[in-house]
Amino acid sequence: MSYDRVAFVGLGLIASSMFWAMRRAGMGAHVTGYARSEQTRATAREIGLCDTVCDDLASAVRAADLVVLCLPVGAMGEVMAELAPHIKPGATVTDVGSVKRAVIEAVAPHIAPGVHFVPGHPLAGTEHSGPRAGFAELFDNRWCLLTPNGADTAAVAQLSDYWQALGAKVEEMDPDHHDLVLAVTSHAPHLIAYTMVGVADDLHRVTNSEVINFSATGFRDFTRIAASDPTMWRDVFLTNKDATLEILGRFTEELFALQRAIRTGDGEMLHDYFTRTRAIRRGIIDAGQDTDAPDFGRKKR
Ligand SMILES: NC(=O)c1ccc[n+]([C@@H]2O[C@H](COP(=O)([O-])OP(=O)(O)OC[C@H]3O[C@@H](n4cnc5c(N)ncnc54)[C@H](O)[C@@H]3O)[C@@H](O)[C@H]2O)c1
Ligand SMILES: O=C(O)C(=O)C[C@]1(C(=O)O)C=C[C@@H](O)C=C1
Repeated sequence: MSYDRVAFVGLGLIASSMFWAMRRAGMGAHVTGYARSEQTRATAREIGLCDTVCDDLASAVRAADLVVLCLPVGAMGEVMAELAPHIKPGATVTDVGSVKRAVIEAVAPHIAPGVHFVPGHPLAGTEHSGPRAGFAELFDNRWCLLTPNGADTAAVAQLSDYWQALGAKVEEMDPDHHDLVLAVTSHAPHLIAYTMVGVADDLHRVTNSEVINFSATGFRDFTRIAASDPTMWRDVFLTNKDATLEILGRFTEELFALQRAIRTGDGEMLHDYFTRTRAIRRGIIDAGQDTDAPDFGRKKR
């Protein structure tokens, strides 16, 4: 059974992609949206994002069967506290945050009895943000992880069906496990990309175009990732602190080992290491999980 009324709180990349994916799927739900800034609401109205863009939180969520929090992770608790009294009994609240334990801790205390809370995270995104950044194909064939944490099974099944209609594949996961896995596959790699671009910038050549002009695809990929939204990523690192630090500790150990191999001329070690990592990439491709940045012929709105 699909939802009759859906509300998006926060109208950026993920909310707008969800909205266009709903329209593509032919979902008949009435969609309301709320964004904190007047400018974002004006843009949303201009591009036809949502059936109704509301100027206050209460009007956006009052009638909704599904409320989707599409905000930076650090803002979820505060916004949920404000909208909690306006959510109707029987509704489901979900989120799309990149970290799950911190969102559960911030949001769950505000969930009234009779309201279902099913946290979620679509593993799909780009370095772009804001209401114009969304596109209907973003979630196609990508995972959406739900971390129900004991939520009502019918509410979980309904949300799972909804994400599948948006094009995603759905799996359930324990929130702490989610945070550790994502620290490896997304959070630490982003920090490494930010660092690498920072290092290049420190050499004062990036902005003078030399590094840009002569950069190979590896560095260009880093610059794409390092162009991601600063607020979103600040919140990811501050709220997934333990798992990220654990993975960065391991990363540093490996980096030192490779550094030593280079210094001592240990070609065998380097070759063995790169052979092992190449096999991992090939395994991902063989499993049909090539995670290269999607383009999908994104439409400009
Ligand atoms: N961008 C990605 O690649 C990606 C992928 C998957 C999940 N996510 C997660 O999805 C969530 C939204 O990300 P996005 O990429 O859509 O971001 P975005 O920057 O495109 O949109 C965020 C929206 O939240 C609003 N907002 C920000 N702070 C607020 C506050 N304090 N109160 C009220 N509204 C506020 C902004 O005005 C904007 O409308 C984040 O939690 C992020 O971790 C992002
Ligand atoms: O492709 C990108 O731009 C992304 O970084 C998307 C990405 C990722 O790391 O894969 C980023 C954060 C989200 O939580 C999920 C997806």
